[in-house]
Amino acid sequence: MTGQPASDAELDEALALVNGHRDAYNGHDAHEDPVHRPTSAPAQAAPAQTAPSVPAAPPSATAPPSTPAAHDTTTWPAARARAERAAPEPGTEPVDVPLHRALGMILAAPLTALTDLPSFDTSAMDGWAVGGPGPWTVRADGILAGHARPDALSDGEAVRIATGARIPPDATAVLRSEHGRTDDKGRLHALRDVITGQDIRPRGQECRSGDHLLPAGALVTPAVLGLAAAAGYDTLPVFRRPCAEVLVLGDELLTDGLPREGLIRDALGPMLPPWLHALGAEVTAVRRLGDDAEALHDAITSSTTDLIVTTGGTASGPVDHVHPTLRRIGAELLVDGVAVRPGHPMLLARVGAGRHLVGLPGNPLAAVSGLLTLAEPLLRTLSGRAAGCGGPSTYTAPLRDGVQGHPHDTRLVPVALRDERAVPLHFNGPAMLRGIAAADGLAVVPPGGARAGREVEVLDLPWAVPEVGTGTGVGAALYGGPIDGGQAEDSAGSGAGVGTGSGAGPEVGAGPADGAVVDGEERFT
Ligand SMILES: Nc1nc2c(c(=O)[nH]1)N[C@H]1C(S)=C(S)[C@@H](COP(=O)(O)OP(=O)(O)OC[C@H]3O[C@@H](n4cnc5c(N)ncnc54)[C@H](O)[C@@H]3O)O[C@H]1N2
Ligand code: MOO
Repeated sequence: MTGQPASDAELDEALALVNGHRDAYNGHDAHEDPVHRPTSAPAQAAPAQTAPSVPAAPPSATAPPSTPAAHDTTTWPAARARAERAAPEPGTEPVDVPLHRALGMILAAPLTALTDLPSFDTSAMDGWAVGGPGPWTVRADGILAGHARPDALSDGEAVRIATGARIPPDATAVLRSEHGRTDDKGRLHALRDVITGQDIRPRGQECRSGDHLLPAGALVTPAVLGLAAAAGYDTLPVFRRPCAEVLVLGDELLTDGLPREGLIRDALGPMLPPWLHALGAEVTAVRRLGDDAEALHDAITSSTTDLIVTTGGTASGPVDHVHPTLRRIGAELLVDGVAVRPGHPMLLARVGAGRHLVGLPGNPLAAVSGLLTLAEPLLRTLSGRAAGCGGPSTYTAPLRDGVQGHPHDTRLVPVALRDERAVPLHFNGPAMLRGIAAADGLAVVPPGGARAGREVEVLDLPWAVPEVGTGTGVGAALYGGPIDGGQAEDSAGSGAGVGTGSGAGPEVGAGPADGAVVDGEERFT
């Protein structure tokens, strides 16, 4: 066994792929990819051919104070809050579905135990149920799991018993088979001290009938299905997943083969449906509409889904049809541009009663930014997750390296978690997916930037298992205070929680606000 676990080695390899190749990185437009050198020390002299073209961040002493968002865009936290409140409540009425259909849905009511668990005193081991102190005479018949209630034991009597079988009335302990021996007269002797109650799981040890096991809003996972079955459920009250449709815009997109003649592969059509599914939606269709204003109009007006997600066409180019189409149908723009890089042209609109549209910018990482800024909070409410433990999927972690900030806007930067620190990844330009594909989360870098060591909020990727615990959980009962194992045979581990939330305020200078905005936009868009 080496000192480094396999997962670390794998992460090293992944990090080398996204952070190790400075040449490859510099081969891209360096304006798109701010450099993540530690900002507490002066920028290191780099070989001329690899020197970044981005000027070093000025020290924090010269950083602007907390600055308002440039333009008339919504700040990033305000945009998320607005998206979360855009729908007042889950989009659907609760329905009862059989257990086998409830996976991935959201509990519409607390999961309450319908029975004590265990529902009878149970043997935790194969061996003998014994009455009083030994030695014991052993009954001819044994007790197996699933058998009817056995006869009571008297003192000095024992009966063979299997794990999971009912404990006979008046039994005082269970003696494991490896801890007892029968003599030539058939009498049972204990090979070690017998403690009253040992290896008996008393009725109600895990819960009493009526106990709350999980709150409304919990995601039905495989483990929840098992718990619900054990607790007596045949069906579960759940919210159905909100329906979503993805409209991919752009004449330049190919669905297969290599990019050619100015055409590129559609990266969002394959990426968004599973991502939306992980955020709680049921994606019913992905439609590729090209740059056709009429097709977009018809698709939006004929859609019946709770959520429409468009990709591309959010800016003001000649074939950017999203804004004109929303104006044409009289949609209510709830968020029109967000002070976040990448992704600032993202938008959220109400296109009908209880029906919303999230417009994602076409640049792929900008689309991810829009997805997590607007679609995630909206879907959290629509799916019913907001009611329970499905709060924002964020945690905080200290940055391993400083991250240069935008003067006015929040930055979302792909990070990998290593040794409980967030390692900013390169290849984080708006058009790049290489960084996010190797990431565990997106760090929320406040306007002005963040020094190495600063604790920043990290947006969870729905499939990533963070090294540090999330700050949200199903309740203190599960990991608050010392664990009482109950019996020596029942060991339990505790979950660790770290705080949620983020600080604010510039720490790494982003350059003078005046005149630097254009430069900032160059660098961060
Ligand atoms: N004059 C300005 N131009 C732009 C601004 C600006 O502020 N002023 N913002 C830039 C930023 S930032 C972004 S982001 C984009 C947003 O553009 P759109 O949402 O209109 O997207 P498109 O123009 O359609 O595409 C942008 C880019 O992304 C590529 N793309 C589009 N869809 C896909 C896809 N499904 N898979 C892969 N790549 C895709 C597309 O080919 C373009 O390269 O506007 C900037 N312009
Ligand atoms: O969405 Mo843009 O590419 O904001 O950076």
